[in-house]
Amino acid sequence: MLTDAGCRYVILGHSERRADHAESDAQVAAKAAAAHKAGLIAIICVGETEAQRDAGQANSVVASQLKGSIPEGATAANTVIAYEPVWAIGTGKTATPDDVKAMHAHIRAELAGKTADPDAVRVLYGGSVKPGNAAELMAVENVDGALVGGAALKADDFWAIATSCR
Ligand SMILES: O=C[C@H](O)COP(=O)(O)O
Repeated sequence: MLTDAGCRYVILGHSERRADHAESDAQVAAKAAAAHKAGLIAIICVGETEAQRDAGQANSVVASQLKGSIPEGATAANTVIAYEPVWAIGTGKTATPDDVKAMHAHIRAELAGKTADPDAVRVLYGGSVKPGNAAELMAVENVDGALVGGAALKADDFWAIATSCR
């Protein structure tokens, strides 16, 4: 149905699905496999809560989510990863460029063995991306794009983000 409507990408494992609907890593992986089978590109979201970051568990949480959520047969062509720290989504709080750099390097390393071509997988950052921080975040190593929520509701803001990513 989605492909009939012209859809090419689906977002899976968003923190709201994981937190509010108890969606497990295994369910995310099953949905991603179904998306691949239907010819869709799966954007698989991962990210730690504030409590997990404060407890020093951010890397292990994200590694575990990647391990459980990426299905067999994932490639750079059919899978995109979105790192969305839960505490930054819709809150106005944004991870620092240094934090994003460290986490995206961690994700890149963790993709080895989980996808056919880990260095080519696009890894997006999401969480309060705005016109004022987009360029700085998109310049971070291993950041291949943004997953924009609230700012996408304002055409001028979204356009400013899009143009700052070029
Ligand atoms: O669904 C959207 C993303 O989670 C990011 O949302 P945000 O840009 O409003 O923080």
